[in-house]
Amino acid sequence: MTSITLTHVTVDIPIFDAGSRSLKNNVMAAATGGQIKPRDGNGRVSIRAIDDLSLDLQHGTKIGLIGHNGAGKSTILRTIAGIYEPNAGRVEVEGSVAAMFDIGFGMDPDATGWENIILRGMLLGFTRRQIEARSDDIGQWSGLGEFLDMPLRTYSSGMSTRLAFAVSTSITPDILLIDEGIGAGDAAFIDKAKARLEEFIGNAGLLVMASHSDDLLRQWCTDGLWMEHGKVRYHGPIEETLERYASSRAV
Ligand SMILES: Nc1ncnc2c1ncn2[C@@H]1O[C@H](COP(=O)(O)OP(=O)(O)OP(=O)(O)O)[C@@H](O)[C@H]1O
Repeated sequence: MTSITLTHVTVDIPIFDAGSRSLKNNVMAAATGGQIKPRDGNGRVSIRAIDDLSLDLQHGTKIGLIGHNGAGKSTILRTIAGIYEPNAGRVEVEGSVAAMFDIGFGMDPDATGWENIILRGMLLGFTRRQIEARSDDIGQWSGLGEFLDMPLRTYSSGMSTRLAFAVSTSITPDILLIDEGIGAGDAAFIDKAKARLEEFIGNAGLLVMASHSDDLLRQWCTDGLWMEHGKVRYHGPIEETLERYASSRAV
């Protein structure tokens, strides 16, 4: 059964180049961002991007991550995807995962669109033969035409998003993780992506999506998780979560 369980998860991101003058030596109260931790015994500074988060998401959940810049939304997605290791706590993910972010991940700027379809597909767990069998469909769906023969470095960010999206949704995974980078596409692509996502969400078990767009969150999510400085402020139905978040900003 598809599920995501986070148990007392904490993620600290070390800042290797924090100069002594650029960051205070104590915890700062910032309006945005995670919590800046005091220097440790080795003089290192880190940011606590997620602070003791427990979350149990079961098959059928469509949850939107809400919160100010630096609240920890993307870090949650990356932690679920296995890109970040938690410093403490446990992350358990049951089911195959497609991550719709870190668009450059698994892509080679000097390789063509076609070659990148294979690379990213293999990173998502396809064998070369499986991904080759689908690459025509993926290429066609991306709408990139002759650009597929060009190196990725010649693409705009919206074009790269199209390609990554086309490959990622071709696998019909159980769990879909979306960061709002999807907004990098143009309007026609967003409509096409929505249609594909709706079909995909119908088949997939679980959606976790970070966005600053209330409309997008209302459209796709049933639940909301409001994060603040790496901690949960509220977890509940999407409408209620959006309302609480909006009224906190109005004060
Ligand atoms: N690569 C990194 N290096 C240093 N700090 C980072 C890095 N990535 C994230 N952080 C810090 O971790 C905290 C959480 O960031 P995260 O990207 O998860 O926030 P977010 O809620 O997705 O923000 P936004 O809405 O601006 O995208 C922030 O304080 C940020 O400064």
